[in-house]
Amino acid sequence: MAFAELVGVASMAPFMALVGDITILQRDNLLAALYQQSGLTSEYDFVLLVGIGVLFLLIVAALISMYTTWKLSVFGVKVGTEISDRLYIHYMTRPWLFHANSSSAQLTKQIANETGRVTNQVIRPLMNMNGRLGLALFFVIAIVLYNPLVALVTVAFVGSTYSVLFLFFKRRLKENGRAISSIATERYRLMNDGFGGIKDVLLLGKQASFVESFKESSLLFTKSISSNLVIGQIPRYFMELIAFGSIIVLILYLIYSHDGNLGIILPILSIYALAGFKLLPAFQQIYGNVTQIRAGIAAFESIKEDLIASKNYVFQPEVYGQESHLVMEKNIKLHNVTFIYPTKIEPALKNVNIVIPVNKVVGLVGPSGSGKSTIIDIVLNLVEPNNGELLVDGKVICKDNRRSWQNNIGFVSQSIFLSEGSIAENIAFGLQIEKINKKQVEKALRLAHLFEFVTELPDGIHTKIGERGVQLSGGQRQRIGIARALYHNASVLVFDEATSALDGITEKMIMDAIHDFSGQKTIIIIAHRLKTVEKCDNIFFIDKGQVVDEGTFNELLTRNQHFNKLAEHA
Ligand SMILES: Nc1ncnc2c1ncn2[C@@H]1O[C@H](COP(=O)(O)OP(=O)(O)OP(=O)(O)O)[C@@H](O)[C@H]1O
Repeated sequence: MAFAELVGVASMAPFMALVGDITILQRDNLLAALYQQSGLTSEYDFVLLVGIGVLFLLIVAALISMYTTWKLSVFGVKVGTEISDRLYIHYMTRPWLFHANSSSAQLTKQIANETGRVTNQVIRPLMNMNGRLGLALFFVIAIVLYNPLVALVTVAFVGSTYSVLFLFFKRRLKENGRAISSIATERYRLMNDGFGGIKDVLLLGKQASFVESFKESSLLFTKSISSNLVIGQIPRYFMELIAFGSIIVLILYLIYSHDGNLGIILPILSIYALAGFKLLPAFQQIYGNVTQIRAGIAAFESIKEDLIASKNYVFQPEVYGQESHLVMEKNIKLHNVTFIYPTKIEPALKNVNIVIPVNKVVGLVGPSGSGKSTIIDIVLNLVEPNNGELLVDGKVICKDNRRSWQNNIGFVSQSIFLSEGSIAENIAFGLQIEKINKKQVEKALRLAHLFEFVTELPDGIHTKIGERGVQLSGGQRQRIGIARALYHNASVLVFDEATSALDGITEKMIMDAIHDFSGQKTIIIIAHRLKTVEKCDNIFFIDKGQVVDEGTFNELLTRNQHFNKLAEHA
C-alpha cells in the first residue's frame, strides 16, 4: 500500500514539470524520449496522455489502499471475534469452583466489553499503525533521496512534537484506560443487579440509587473516553497549521531562489505538497493509534491472564458431547473424602465415608451449612476432593470418566436455572430445538405432575416462560427442574431441596412419583423437611462436615437425639 501510494505521488512530478514548462520536451530527458516514442504530433496531447497515466496510477494506488484497508479491518475483526470465542470457551469449560467464586457480570464484561476494546483500540490501531509506519518510512526515504535536509528537518520536527505530546499524555491515557475498564465492570454489575433483582428494587423503591450510580458511572465514562479522544485528536489541527505555514514558507523560498520560474518550482512544490498531504495524516494516525493503544492496553491487561490460560487449549466438542454412560451396577462410594473450599481454611467435609447402593433411595439430612450440598457436588464430580475419592463400582471418578458418569445423573437443585426459551427447551436444556424428543418431554412432564398444566397453555410445550421463568410459579419452576432431570432418563437422580418450594400436597405427589422409581433408579435426596426423607432406605445424618449417624428414619428417630430434635421442628 505504501509503495503504491508513493508511486502515485511520485508520478505527479513529471506531470507538474510538463505543465510548468512544456519546452522540456524539446530537451534531452526521459520525458522527451517518451514523447518521441509515443508518435504523437501535439505536445499538448502528450501532456493529456501523461495526465491520464498519472490519474490511472493514482486510481490503482487508491484501489490498493482500499483493498488493504478492507483486509486489515476484516483481519482485525476476525482476531477480535477469535479472542471472544476463546474467552467464551475458556469460561464455559472452567470447573464449578471457578464459577462459584467469580461474578457472571465480570465474565460478561470481559467478553462483551473488553474484547471489543481490544479489537478497536489495540489490534486495529496496531495494524493501522504498522501500515502507516511503512508508508511514512517510504515517503521519508523518498524525500531523503530528493532533499536530505528537508527530510531531516521535517521528520525531526514532526517526530519530536508528537513524541513530546505522547510522553506528556502517556500516564493520563493509561489511567483513563484503566478507569474505563473498572467503570465498565461497575456498569455491568449495576445492569445485572438492577434487572436481575428488579422485584426487590421495585419493592424497596431503590430505583433512584441504581439510576444515580449508573449516571455517576456514565459521567466518569464520558470523562475518561472523551479525554482520550481529545488527546488523540488535538495535535492534528496544530500540525495542519504548521504544514500550511511550511508550504507558504517553501513557496516564498522557491520563488525567491528560482526567480519565480514556475517550471522549476511547480514540480518541487507539488512533490512536497503531496508528500506532506500523505505524510502528515500518516504521522497523525500513528500518533492517534499509539494513544488509542495506550488507552486500550488496560482492556488487554484485564483479559491477558485468561487469554494466556486458554492459549494451548483446543476445544473438542466431542469430549463434552460424549454420550457414553457409566452404568452403575453396585454402588457409589465416598471414601475418606475431605474437601476444603479454596477461599476457606476449615474443611467443609472431613473424612466422609458414604455408600449409596444402586437403585436405593437415600437421604442426606443435617443442619444448614453442615455440608450436604458439598457432598452432592462431590457425587456429581463438580468438585474433586482434596483427600479421598469418589468411587463408582470401585472405579475412581476422575477427568477421564467424569463425562460418562455425569451423563448418568439427573440433578434438581434448590434454585433451578430457567432460560428464556419454551417449556420444551427448558426441559431438554441445552439441546437444539430440532433435537428435542417431544415424547420424552411429555413423559417427563407427566412424571413431574406438570402435564395437565402444560396442556392447558395456549402453545403447550412450546409456550415461552419468560426470562428465568418469571411467568411460572415457584412450584411450577421447581417441577420443570424435576422434569429436566427426568428427561434424559438418568439412572441416578439427585434432589437438593428440590421440593422445598412446593405445597404439601404437590410435594407428596412428587415424592410419590420419585418413590415410584425406587428399585429402578438410585435416588439421593437432601431435605430440610424430614417428612420428605421418611421413606428413604437409608439416611445419612450430616453435621459439621461429617457423617455423624446413618440408618432408616425410624432407627435414627429412636437412637439419635439431634435427629429427633430436627424431626420435632420439621
Ligand atoms: N463456593 C463456596 N465457597 C466457599 N465456601 C462455601 C462454598 N459453598 C459452600 N461453602 C461453605 O461450605 C459449608 C457447607 O456448605 P453446604 O452448602 O454444603 O451446606 P448445606 O448443608 O448444603 O447447607 P444448606 O442446608 O443451608 O443448603 C458452609 O460453611 C458454606 O459456607
